[in-house]
Amino acid sequence: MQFTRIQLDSFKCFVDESIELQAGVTAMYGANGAGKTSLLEGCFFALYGADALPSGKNLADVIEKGEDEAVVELWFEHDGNQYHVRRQVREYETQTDHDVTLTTPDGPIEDPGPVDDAIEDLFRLDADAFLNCAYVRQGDINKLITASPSDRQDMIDQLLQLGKLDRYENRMGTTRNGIESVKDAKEGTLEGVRSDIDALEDRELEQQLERVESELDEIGDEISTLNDRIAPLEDEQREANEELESLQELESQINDLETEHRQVRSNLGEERKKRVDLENERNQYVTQIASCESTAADHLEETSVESLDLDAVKSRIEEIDRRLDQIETARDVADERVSEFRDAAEEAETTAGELESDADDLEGTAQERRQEADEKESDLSDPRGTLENVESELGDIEKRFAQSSTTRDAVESYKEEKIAELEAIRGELEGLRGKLRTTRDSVGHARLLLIRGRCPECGQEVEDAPNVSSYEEDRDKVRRLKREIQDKESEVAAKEGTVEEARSLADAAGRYESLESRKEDLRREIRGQSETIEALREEANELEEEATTKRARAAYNRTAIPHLEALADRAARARAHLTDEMESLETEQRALSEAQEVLSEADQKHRERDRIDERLEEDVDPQIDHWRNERDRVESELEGTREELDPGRIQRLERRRDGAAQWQSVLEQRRADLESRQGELRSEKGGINEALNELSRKREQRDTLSDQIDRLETVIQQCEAAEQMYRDLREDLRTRNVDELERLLNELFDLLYQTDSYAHFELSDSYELTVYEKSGEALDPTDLSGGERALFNLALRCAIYQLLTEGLSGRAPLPPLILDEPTVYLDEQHINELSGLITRMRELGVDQIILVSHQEELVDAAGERIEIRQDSTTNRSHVRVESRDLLA
Ligand SMILES: Nc1ncnc2c1ncn2[C@@H]1O[C@H](COP(=O)(O)OP(=O)(O)OP(=O)(O)O)[C@@H](O)[C@H]1O
Ligand SMILES: [Zn+2]
Repeated sequence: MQFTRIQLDSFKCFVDESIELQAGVTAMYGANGAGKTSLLEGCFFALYGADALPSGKNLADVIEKGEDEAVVELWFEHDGNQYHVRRQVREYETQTDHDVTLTTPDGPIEDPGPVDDAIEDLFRLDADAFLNCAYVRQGDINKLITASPSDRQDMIDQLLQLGKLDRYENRMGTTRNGIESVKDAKEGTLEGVRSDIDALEDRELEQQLERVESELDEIGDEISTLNDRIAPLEDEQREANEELESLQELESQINDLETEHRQVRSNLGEERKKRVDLENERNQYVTQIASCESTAADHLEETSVESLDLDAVKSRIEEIDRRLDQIETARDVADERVSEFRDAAEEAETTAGELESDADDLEGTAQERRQEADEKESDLSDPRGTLENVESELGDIEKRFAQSSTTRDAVESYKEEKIAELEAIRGELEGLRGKLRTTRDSVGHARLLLIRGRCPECGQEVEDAPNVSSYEEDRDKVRRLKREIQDKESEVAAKEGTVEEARSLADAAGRYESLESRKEDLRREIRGQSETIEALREEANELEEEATTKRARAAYNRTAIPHLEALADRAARARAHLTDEMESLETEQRALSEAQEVLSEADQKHRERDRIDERLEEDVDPQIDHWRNERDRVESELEGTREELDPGRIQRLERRRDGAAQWQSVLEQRRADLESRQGELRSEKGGINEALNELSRKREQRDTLSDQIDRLETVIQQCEAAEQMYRDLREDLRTRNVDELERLLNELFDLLYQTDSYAHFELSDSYELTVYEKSGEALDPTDLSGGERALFNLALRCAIYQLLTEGLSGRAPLPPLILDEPTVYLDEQHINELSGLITRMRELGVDQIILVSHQEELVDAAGERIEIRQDSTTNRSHVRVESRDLLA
């Protein structure tokens, strides 16, 4: 058997590590606190869960600090099969969950209970046994030696499966004890049943039953005789009672009638009294009516109503109301008219005054307007003079133009034309003067030449003077030109006079224009002023007309005033008449109201009187008749009933009935006594029958119990035999194991410890260990040195392993041997010997040995080395695997 791989997630100091594990020897090394022990604990925890925890630790402690879930997975191989166990621990606020799955070739197994059982079966070891045999925890090396012999016996027995026999024996013993206590209980019950049976038999139940039954027969006979005698007595009493009842009925009838008689008479009296009261009341009303009517007649005397008729009075009152309304309206109208006429007269007066003063104002204004017009008229004489001057100057200018050869409109172009003509003539004059100068020059030159004899043309000496003829021609020309110039100069003078005239005409045309507009202005001004004067005069006329109208209206108003005053007086007189009529009507109406009041009262009383009459006729008198008849009827009935009732007969009947009753009660008393005795006897008989049944039940129970006790006894004997068998078998096996173990132990110790002074070990039947020195002295193993103890312990485990391999029943599994720092107490030499022991274990067939050590020799010798290191910053551990093969 070997572990092949372990995976740790958030388990203690491991965050997430997966380690492949090989067969052979694996050494783990690393600094203190690196996590070596934790790794081994991981393997152990994967297998045994909660049972693997040291005492005082709980599931949550395996979870990496700061996490809430840890998962450990272990893969292992056994008998050529692969197994995988996965444990998961999760911490919640208040609880810790634990899940586990074991995967086997036969399928998965879930949940801690079933998985733990399966692991125990596979390894044939529970957690304790695993610790005692396969896993030597740090510091646990001496466990087997320091244990007490009986503990050691238990440990070893368990390892060698002897514990099972012990358990079977105990189980059998428990069973036997149980059966024995059942048997004891049954025996106790049986004893009780037996004594009950004895007591019941002592009571002679059959004889008692016979006696009770004969007495019951006698009593039954006597009771039936009594019943025969009681029946006729009951009949007699019933008959008497019936008759008495009918007589009592009569008596009560008489009582009822007497009561009724009294009641009827009292009712009659009441009705009669009612009648008297009503008549009194009626008389009062009659008197009151008469008095009311006489008062009304007095009031009516002052009015126009003649009868004592309420309706006539009412209608006259209404008539007066209507007339008063009319008068009221008429008086208001009259009032209105009086004040209207008076107001009108006053108004006429005022209006007349106002009109007259208005007329005065208007006449004054008219006067003012006329003055204003006259002033404006005299102002007009200046502009009129100016206008005349302007008009005569205009006439002069028109005359000038009429005599000229142009018009006022054409004068400007006429002037321009004349100036142009003058310029042209002047030009011609200049031309003539130029020609004259030229001609004179050539004449002068020719004369010089002629004087010098030279040709005036070419300057050459002239003989025959070819050009002398042109000289003459030019002298003619000068004379002609002089004449022409003179003519032209006189023409220019004439033209200059014409131009002067044209210019003066043009100026006159300008002046005419401005005079024309001046004339228009003056005319407009004179026309405007004249219109104003006209308007003022017209206004004065109108004002005077209006004043005249106003004066006429004032006069009219003044004549209306006396008429209006007369009308007002007439209206005032009409109103006074209306007031008189109103007052007399009001007096009459007051008298009528008084009369109406007393007449209504009289009417009311009439109705009261009629009501009383009605009551008497319809209610009281018929009642009186009724009660009188009732009284007569009751009296005659009473007389009849009294005759019917006979007092002697009642007494006789009562005596007969009481006698029968007395005799009946005597007989019934006797019967009751008998019946109570009968009851007693019946219950006594019931009791006896019950006891007889009980007796037969108890006898059956007694038989069943003794049968059961016999059978239990047999079973107890079988149990004892089985217990003995297990005991013998265990002793036998232990003796054989102890001998074998002792032999193996000595053999191994010799191998490990040859050089020392110890002779051999002795292992007693009760697993007491003794060490013998060579000198023959005996020693307790606890007296050995620390190193010696460690080696001895390993030797003992080794021996047990060997015994297991040799096997008692087939091939036992050899779990990996796990040693956590086994070298603590060993010196150099003994460490070598430990190596030898390890080699031997391998030879024995232990597939896998995992050890933790700081010892280089041991680590170097291992086939597989695992370094465990702690990360100093996170405090978490990491694993590094080196194979010796790789190192080599
Ligand atoms: N639940 C946990 N979470 C985190 N760290 C833990 C937890 N439990 C223990 N540790 C830490 O794990 C570390 C390893 O302890 P372990 O006993 O495995 O070391 P070791 O290598 O066997 O040391 P030594 O050589 O001294 O025996 C310790 O430092 C411890 O504080
Ligand atoms: Zn450790």
